[in-house]
Amino acid sequence: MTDFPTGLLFDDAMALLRDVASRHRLDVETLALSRCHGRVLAQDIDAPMALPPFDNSAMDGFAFRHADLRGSETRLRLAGEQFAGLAGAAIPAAGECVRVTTGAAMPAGTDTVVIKENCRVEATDVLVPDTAAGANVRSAGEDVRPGERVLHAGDVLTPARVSLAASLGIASLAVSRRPTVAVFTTGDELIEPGMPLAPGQIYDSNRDLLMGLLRADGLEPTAWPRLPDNPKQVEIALRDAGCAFDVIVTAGGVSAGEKDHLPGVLAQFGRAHFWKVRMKPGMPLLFGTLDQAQLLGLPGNPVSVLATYLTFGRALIDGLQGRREPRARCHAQLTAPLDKAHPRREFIRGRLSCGSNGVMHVEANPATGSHRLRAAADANALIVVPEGPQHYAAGSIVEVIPF
Ligand SMILES: Nc1nc2c(c(=O)[nH]1)N[C@H]1C(S)=C(S)[C@@H](COP(=O)(O)OP(=O)(O)OC[C@H]3O[C@@H](n4cnc5c(N)ncnc54)[C@H](O)[C@@H]3O)O[C@H]1N2
Ligand code: MOO
Repeated sequence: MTDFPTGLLFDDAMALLRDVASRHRLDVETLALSRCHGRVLAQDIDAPMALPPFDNSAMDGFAFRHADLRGSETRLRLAGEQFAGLAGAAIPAAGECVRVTTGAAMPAGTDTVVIKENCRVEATDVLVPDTAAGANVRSAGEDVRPGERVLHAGDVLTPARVSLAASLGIASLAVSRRPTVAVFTTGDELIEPGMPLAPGQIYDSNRDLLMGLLRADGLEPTAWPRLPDNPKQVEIALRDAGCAFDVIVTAGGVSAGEKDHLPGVLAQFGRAHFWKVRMKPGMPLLFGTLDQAQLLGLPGNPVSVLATYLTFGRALIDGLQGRREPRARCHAQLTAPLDKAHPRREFIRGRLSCGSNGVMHVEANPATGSHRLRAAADANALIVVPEGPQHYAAGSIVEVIPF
């Protein structure tokens, strides 16, 4: 069963997973802009036009030729109005000005705008104060030049990026399909919340943890019925899902117990890429391919689910969609000393906060057991402690993964 790597360093396992994901990139679909939010862009976008498209006023006021100004106040004749949405409504001669609103195209020949609050209007004249040449004018192309590359394949479509595409008149974008995800929890001991517990049983908390994490990442996961510790039933359900989903995420049944059937089922009916990573929690993590699906077998302890999803789960989902932009890496100062003696990379629950001095602080939760879900509920970040023994003094800077 073990003709695949096992006991990998975190970075080596991550590289393997990213490589598999890059070889199973999801297909591309073209969607109306309103459906592109949060998707990964699958094309480069070169601007088909300039932004702003034309010189226009940044303020409500009066547009004029700067060369017409004389000293601290100049009397200009009001030649007409030019409001946003129109062009060529008024063509002023020398010594004239035009009333403009914000966004109005600059009337022909004008180059400067003064805000209306600083002017005095006397009948058909406007008394204009001394104003810097070019004031309050937004020039064509100052934000985007035509042909300039503004978005790249692999970018995540944030609201601002979708909005930028809209401002360029682009109505649809080629994006990666979102992976379909099947979620399985496994274990004879698991009971649905709300049902009575018999001795030895516990409530299934991993299902909601995983569904919530996946939904927070913009996916629409499908929760399959909970699996008993029965190898045949595990096999049938997983092989079924392997034909129908892009990703299978399971929780439990991947370590060394007599009832841990997942590694065997994957090795027999699919292909295991690795099993067991030198991380804490999450050590028995399993990754492989089963039919058309990539299967991530997360260890059953709830905090192991959290740590392995936030690292490997996200990397898999990002990789399948061709996301190139790395997730933001955060760092914070430890509020207290932190020691680690074991050789694995550790993910410690912590409380992240931003001080009034602008410095991020993180307080490690002393509860390290991977069953201690309460400590995860009290936390909002995982502190990443690298491989090998580590001693951090209070104030040391550590990497954190907010969640
Ligand atoms: N002899 C060994 N024993 C264990 C090893 C090992 O290497 N050798 N690894 C330990 C580590 S580390 C972890 S983590 C766990 C992972 O075990 P499994 O992935 O096989 O998970 P289970 O045994 O099924 O469950 C572990 C633990 O989590 C509870 N659990 C499982 N599913 C849920 C759920 N949906 N909701 C709430 N709680 C769940 C389960 O009852 C167990 O207590 O193995 C160690 N053992
Ligand atoms: O690796 Mo286990 O996930 O420490 O508890």
